Parts: sequence; structure tokens; C-alpha cells
Amino acid sequence: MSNKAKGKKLDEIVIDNMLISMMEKIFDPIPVPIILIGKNTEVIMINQIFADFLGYPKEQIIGKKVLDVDRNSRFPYVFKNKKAEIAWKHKFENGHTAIVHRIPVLDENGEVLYGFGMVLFQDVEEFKDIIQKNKLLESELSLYKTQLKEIQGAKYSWENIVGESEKILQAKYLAAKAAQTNSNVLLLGKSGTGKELFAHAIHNASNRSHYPFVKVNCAAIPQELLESELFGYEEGAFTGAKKGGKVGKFELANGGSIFLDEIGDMPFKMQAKLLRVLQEKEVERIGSNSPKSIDVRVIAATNQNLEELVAKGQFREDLYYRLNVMSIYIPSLQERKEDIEILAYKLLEKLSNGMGKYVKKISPKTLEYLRGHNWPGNVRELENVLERAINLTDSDTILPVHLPMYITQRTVTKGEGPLRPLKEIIEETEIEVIKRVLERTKGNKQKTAKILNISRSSLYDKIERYGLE
Ligand SMILES: Nc1ncnc2c1ncn2[C@@H]1O[C@H](COP(=O)(O)OP(=O)(O)OP(=O)(O)O)[C@@H](O)[C@H]1O
Repeated sequence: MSNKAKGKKLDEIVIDNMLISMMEKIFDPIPVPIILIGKNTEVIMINQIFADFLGYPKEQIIGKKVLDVDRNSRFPYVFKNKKAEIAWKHKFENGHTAIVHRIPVLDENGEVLYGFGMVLFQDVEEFKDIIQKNKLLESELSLYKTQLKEIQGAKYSWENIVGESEKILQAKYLAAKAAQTNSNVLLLGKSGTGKELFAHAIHNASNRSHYPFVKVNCAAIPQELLESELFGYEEGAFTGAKKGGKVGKFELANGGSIFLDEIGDMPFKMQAKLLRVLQEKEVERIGSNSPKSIDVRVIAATNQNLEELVAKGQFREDLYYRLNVMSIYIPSLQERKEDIEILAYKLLEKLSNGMGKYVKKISPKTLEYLRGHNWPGNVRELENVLERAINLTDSDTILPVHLPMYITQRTVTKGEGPLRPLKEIIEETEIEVIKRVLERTKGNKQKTAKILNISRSSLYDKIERYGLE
């Protein structure tokens, strides 16, 4: 009589054997090593793959005490502590290291009935590999999430809107108020004043910030494509329609905000469709007849005078009133000249960091020129002027010579700029002329000195003094 049969009645033994052979039928084909231990730590059942893993025939294992099969088994402790050990590293007597589960199964009185064991990974390296792959997937996922936010999300917030003038602070105050509401916002202002920056910041400060921010430039999309861009289309809606159809920007922005830039350029026919979407709060893809409800806040912007367009019959009055619930005027740079210095420094920092150059200073004379200019292109123009200057300078300072002539010449020739000592004006002219000739001679100092009709030592002197190397 085998150990397991000792002390049992015949009918119990028959039932036990039936149960075990049934379990073997179930567990043998499973490609995961599984073992069942009785409450006296004897092996009741082991599947084929586990027996192979241990290196003994099944018959030699069944009925033996688990410690006789594997001296390192922790089942005796698990039965004593009555606590499962999940994903533990285990070194088998045969030298294999694996990741295992050991689970005690208790009866209603909390006493051990049997123990269930399972090898999760037969080899720790395999387990490490999976953890590594998982980590890799997690980091890839987070990269894609960031990229998606960059594509769909709003990048800028209030801190990115530089300026301390009363006018810009008033605009920021109104925009912050508008952000707290669900109303449509209309941003008005000349080109390059920062309307898009405001649209981002409004979205980011609203309770929609975790949802998409979708931008549409109404002037950049051909009239015939605008409708499908905004509202999408169904498969087969027209010849050339993509398989599977297309999701419109309104649907993409659901829950978030849609930024309709250059709204003044929206074709008249489209204006009626937009108005309907704003009123009904639902969109219908081209070729579909089942509207979809959407929850999108519109932030529109224009550098045109919409009232004038309404008067000329080019912009729908009803749409104008729908959009004009919260209108915010973004002042031009000319209206806030006191912000030029702080803006110039902030932009210099941002641009030079991006360009990998160490340019930190703007000479006082350069600042005077910047303040004296009218900036028809507003902050965008200032940004471009500084980028050019960073490219031109060889030191850490922006000098007047690094500004375009249309900014510096105006002051000197027409005498409209600040009055300054003659020495400064002569120095600036010297710098500009020397730079230009050096450029033309491709840095040849002998030729440069000859063209300028000065001695080479005098040229070297000036180059060093003005930091033109
Ligand atoms: N107050 C500001 N502080 C810092 N940067 C600004 C500010 N205003 C504008 N800019 C920068 O100037 C550039 C132009 O701004 P933006 O595109 O927002 O202007 P816009 O009014 O939307 O122009 P457009 O009407 O031509 O579309 C951007 O690079 C933006 O980052």
C-alpha cells in the first residue's frame, strides 16, 4: 500500500485516485508547471511538465513528502504561516532558479486543506526579460502620450505671455476670466500680437485642459476642403473619400477646445454651417444623416475688423454675435512699448537656448533702437529680428550692428530716434562697415584694410575693440 493510501478506507482511496487521474487529465496538457500538495506536505498531483522540469518520473514524485522531492521547498513554511507567496524567486534543488507561486488553500476553519504550487517563469532571465520589455513598453507609451499631447494639446500658459504693461495685463485678466467659463471667446488683434498664445493659455487654464486643443487655420485650408476638415466625412461620401471616412476637427476636439484662427477668412457658406454647429451642439459628417452631439468650446481669432466685414456683408452677423460673447483685444507692440525690453530679454533667452548659443545681453543702444521701432509685425517681428541678431553676433551681446538696417538707419538718418553722442554713432557705423567688408572679403583682413584705406594694425585694433572676430 502506498503512503498516500495509508489510514484511508477503500472507497476514499478510490475517490482520491479518480480525482487525481481527473486532475492529471486536466493539468497535464497545460504548458505551465503545476503541483498539488496535501495537508501533510505530500505530493498529491504533479503535471508532466513540472515532473520533467524536476527531472523525475511522475510516479517517483507522487506520494512523496515535498521536501524529499525538493529540499528547498517552502511549502512547510507556507502551511505554517498560511500565507500565499506570490511570484517568489525559488532555487530548486536541481539548480534551476524560477519564479513561483505557493498558495495554501484553507477550509472554513482556517486549516490547511492543501497547497497549490505553480512555476510562473522557469528561468529568471525570462522573467527579467519580460520586466525589461514591460518597462520599455511603459516608456514608449509615455513618449507617445507626450507626443499626442504636443500634437493635440495646448503648449502655452499665462507665464509664456510676457509683458507688464497695463494693456497686456488687462487682456490677461479678461482671458483668465473667460477661461473659467464655457462661453465662446473671440481674440482680436493685429498679426503677431500673441492671439494663438492666448488661445493656448485659455484652454490650459480651463477645466477642459485635459481634453484636446485642436487648431484650425481657416485661411490656410482651401475652401472646398474646409467642411470635411471641420466636420469629417463618411466612407464613400464623395469620389476620393478615404476608406473608413475621416474624423472632423470638431469631433477630435470633443470635450476640449477648438481654435479657429483667421475666422474672418471663413467662406460665407461655411459660416452658416459653423453657426448651426454652435447652436445645435452637434456635428454631422459629410455623407451621414445621423448627427453626433459634441461638447466643444470655440476660441476664434482674427486680425480683421469683423464689424466692418459684417457691414460689407462678408461675415454673418448672427455668427459674429455667437462668437463675440467674450471678446478680448490683444494690444499691438506699439501700444505697449514699455514691454519691449522685458520681451526682448525673454525672447533672447528662449531663442539663444534653442539655438545653442550663449547670448545674454542687449546693449543699451540696441534697446533704444528696439524701442524706437514701430513693430508692424509685432512680437513675431521682434522674435525674427532677435533671431537674426543672435546668428550675427560673435559675443554674448546684441549690438546695434546686429539689427537690420531698416531699424537702425531710421534713427540715424532721419533723426527720429533718441539723441546720442556723436562718438557712439561713429562707433556703430565703423562696426557695421567693417563687418560688411569683412563679409565681402570672406574675412581677409589685408584686403579689408586696403578697401577701407586704413592700416592693418588699426583694423586689428578695431576688430578687437568691437569684438568682431
Ligand atoms: N506676449 C508674448 N510673450 C512672448 N511671446 C509672444 C507674446 N506674444 C506673441 N509672442 C510670440 O510671437 C509669435 C507670434 O505669436 P502668435 O502666433 O500667438 O500671434 P498671432 O496674433 O496669433 O498671429 P497671427 O494673427 O499672425 O496668427 C509667437 O512665436 C509667440 O510665441
